[in-house]
Amino acid sequence: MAIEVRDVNKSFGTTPVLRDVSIDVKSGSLTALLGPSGGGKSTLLRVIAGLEQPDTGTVRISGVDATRLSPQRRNVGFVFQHYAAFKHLTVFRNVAFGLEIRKRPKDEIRKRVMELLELVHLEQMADRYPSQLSGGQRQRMALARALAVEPEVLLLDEPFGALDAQVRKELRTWLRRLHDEVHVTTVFVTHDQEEAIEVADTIVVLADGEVKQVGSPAEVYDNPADPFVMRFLGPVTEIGGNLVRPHDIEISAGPVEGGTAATVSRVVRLGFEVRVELTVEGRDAWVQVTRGFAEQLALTPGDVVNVRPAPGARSLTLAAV
Ligand SMILES: Nc1ncnc2c1ncn2[C@@H]1O[C@H](COP(=O)(O)OP(=O)(O)OP(=O)(O)O)[C@@H](O)[C@H]1O
Repeated sequence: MAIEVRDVNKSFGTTPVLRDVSIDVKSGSLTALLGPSGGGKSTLLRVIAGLEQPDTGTVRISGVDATRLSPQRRNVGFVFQHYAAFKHLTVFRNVAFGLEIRKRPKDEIRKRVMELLELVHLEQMADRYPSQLSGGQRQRMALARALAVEPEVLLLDEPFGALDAQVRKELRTWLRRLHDEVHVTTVFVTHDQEEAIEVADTIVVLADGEVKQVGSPAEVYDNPADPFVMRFLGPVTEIGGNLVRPHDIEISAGPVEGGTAATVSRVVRLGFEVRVELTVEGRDAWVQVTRGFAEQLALTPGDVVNVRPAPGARSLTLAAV
């Protein structure tokens, strides 16, 4: 296990921010800390990095109790959202910085920095200054800099948070590939469930300072521990007191076993997908179908249809209020 967090509690003043948090991060894994704003993700990352001290509990890194070690002695690299590059240094020197202060031989530094710049596809940019890079390029430079000192663990706090949607998407794919190449144990913070699902191999869902669930993207999406996790991980709708994924519901024109009558209120075409809004037992719900299916049934507002969970659909029963 690369990182073992045990029973960590942390309060700021009288406000508890982390409550009995325990997580195991496997060596070589790519783990996302996912959750809503204020849930404690950054604080947990900072506790792992050694930038915050837990009130109680322990952090072990590569088997060593790191709880009282300074960040410098933990062999972790980190990148934060508003990454502060050295503006007066070139890209090359920014990446070389950690190696220079460790007084590594010049030849070794040159070789390592050029390898890293190639890895992050910035080899052409070595002599530029940070102000001459795009936001995405700056983030890649930050990652190269964090990797330069060969950390055992890489910690990324919303690494692509400040970038536009398109660049974010490109960098996600790139981070996944980079991780597949270098295998450094990586933990990144995100509040974006799509980002976590696409990039991570393990997701830790954190909310209200508590770990709500840990699992692979498929596990947390398909078998959410509770309605909160189910809602946070993807779209949901409520039918007959059950929380269901809108693509897990079948619509049929005639009566079907286990079906409930529903009235179509609106049909919204979103490219390939169609969102069918309905009223079921007096409550609003929606179902996601393909365009072909919607056309086949010629769904029109006012139609009375039948809905039921598709075979194998996951649902959570909501407690009656
Ligand atoms: N240094 C601090 N002093 C006081 N309160 C803090 C401090 N750092 C964080 N908090 C509070 O702790 C709570 C958790 O913050 P944290 O940044 O860990 O959450 P988060 O899940 O990373 O949220 P976000 O996605 O918004 O960054 C918040 O209520 C925040 O206001």
